Amino acid sequence: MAIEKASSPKSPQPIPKEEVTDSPTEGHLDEEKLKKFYIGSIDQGTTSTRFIIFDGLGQPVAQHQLEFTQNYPHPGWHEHDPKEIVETVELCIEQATQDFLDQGHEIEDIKAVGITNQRETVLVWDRETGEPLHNAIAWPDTRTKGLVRQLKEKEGADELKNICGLPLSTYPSSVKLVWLLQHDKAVKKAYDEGRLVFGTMDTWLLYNLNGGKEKNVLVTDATNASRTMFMNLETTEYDDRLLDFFKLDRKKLTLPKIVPSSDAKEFGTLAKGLLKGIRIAGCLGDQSAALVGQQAFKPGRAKNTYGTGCFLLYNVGEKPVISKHGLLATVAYDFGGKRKPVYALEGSIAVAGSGVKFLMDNLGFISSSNKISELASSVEDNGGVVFVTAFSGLFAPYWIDDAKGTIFGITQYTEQGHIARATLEATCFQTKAILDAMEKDSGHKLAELAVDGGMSSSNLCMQTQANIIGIPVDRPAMRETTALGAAIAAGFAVGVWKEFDELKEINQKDRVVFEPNISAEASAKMFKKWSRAVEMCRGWVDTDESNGEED
Ligand SMILES: Nc1ncnc2c1ncn2[C@@H]1O[C@H](COP(=O)(O)OP(=O)(O)O)[C@@H](O)[C@H]1O
Ligand SMILES: O=P(O)(O)OC[C@H](O)CO
Repeated sequence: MAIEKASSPKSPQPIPKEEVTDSPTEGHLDEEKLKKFYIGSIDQGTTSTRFIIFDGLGQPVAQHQLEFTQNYPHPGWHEHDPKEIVETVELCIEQATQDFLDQGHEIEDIKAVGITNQRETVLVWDRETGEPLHNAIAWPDTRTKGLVRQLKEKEGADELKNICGLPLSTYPSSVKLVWLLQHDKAVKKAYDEGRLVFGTMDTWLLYNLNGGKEKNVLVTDATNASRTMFMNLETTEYDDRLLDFFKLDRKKLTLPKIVPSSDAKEFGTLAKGLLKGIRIAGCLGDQSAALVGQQAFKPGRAKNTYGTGCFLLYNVGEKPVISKHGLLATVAYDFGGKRKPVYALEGSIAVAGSGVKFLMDNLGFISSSNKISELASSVEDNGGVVFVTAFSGLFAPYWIDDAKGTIFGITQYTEQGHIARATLEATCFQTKAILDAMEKDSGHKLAELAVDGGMSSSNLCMQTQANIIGIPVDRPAMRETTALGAAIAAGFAVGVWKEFDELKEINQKDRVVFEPNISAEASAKMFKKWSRAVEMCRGWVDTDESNGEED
């Protein structure tokens, strides 16, 4: 993919350091002033990259989005080309910024850029050359199934969750890195020679956007680091007990420095293009960014983002809560300075929009994702079909590694519409199971669920969700909450806002609330059938994709 080298006469100078302090703005900025502040946001998701420029009122004024290649080299494997992803980011920045300029704005009005990204995805590169040593192993990849089984037998395995908040599964970064060290000679050699850099997508992007090995910016924020299994949740620092468990030697492996999610210095500046010299001042894993974008700043607030996967985060405040019911404990956000890190309980669903994409790309049911509601509405109900979309095993709260996608209840009566409906319902049922677990862990019942992400555009899906969980589902008109969250983190670092209260009007207009419209009995009956289907999709005997041997 070619990228135009954009050396514009309008290229800005870096923001002078003295303008950037912990509390640079005195008092509340009025609406007119806020309209003139702009913040760029890079949203590097699992299937697409986008760059959105927001004004100080949280309205997008310019944006560009590009899909990139999904590589599935073997069943259960899922990879991305690290360089292609950087190219999409650079291209999106150039296109959206050009549009911004064409609207008559000045680059100097862009105060900072934030980054948000798919989490857990593992990248490895050579610190001497800056070149990737392997494709990125994407978060839904299940090649580590066999390895996870072995690690679970190891002494200390049960303790990991209490330190880092995550249970052993194919999902976090740790097992993907260990797999690479065991299976890729170049990666192992670089490690033995002390040249190996490990990073999640944020670190890879920050490294490259800052200019690569010359600047050698190697940082991650606490939300991304909390998905690796290498970070102690309480201290937000690497923990040797975790690294020792995975037999990782810090003398041989370069790990990025962990910093707060909102920071005007650590993330560096953009090294080229129209935004050359602009400060990167915010960085959050995408689900954390969505929580910030939805302004779920108070304990007890939650959001559910229906993107490629679906992730429900519930703010638990300044102390992590280790789940006893199949959820993850994670850093929700860390705005640094005098603010303490805030934690969340998380329910992660591996397949949401990717189920819709599967019906489109693999089964040819629809020509574009937004046609799914029409197809699902062509029938009155699911016709007895339940689809457990366990393409990556089943994540929260079940954690069934050996589950496979399974469709139950097919008869001669079954039409495409029934399967389409069952696909949307699968995410809604899993969300219900997560909410039940969250209620047990937190002792608190959610009053309503804030939603966003691509699949939340489906009214049918959101109505179904309200019916299945029995509480209202509240959807904003502007659904780029993930990108907005990263912009907010960056904006705080450079003083566009300084108190969360100043954000409270953002994205509140024209929200749609879906009220439950079926009886609790009808809803419970549907969920019971789903729970049976989950039990029945366990224990698939398969070849172990990591080494081709029988399980
Ligand atoms: N109208 C729609 N109805 C249902 N699913 C949709 C719709 N629009 C997009 N999607 C799904 O949403 C996903 C993209 O959402 P997005 O939030 O952009 O995800 P990501 O950040 O993971 O790339 C795709 O998997 C797509 O299939
Ligand atoms: O690409 P998304 O939006 O489904 O998010 C991916 C998550 O960060 C994976 O943990």
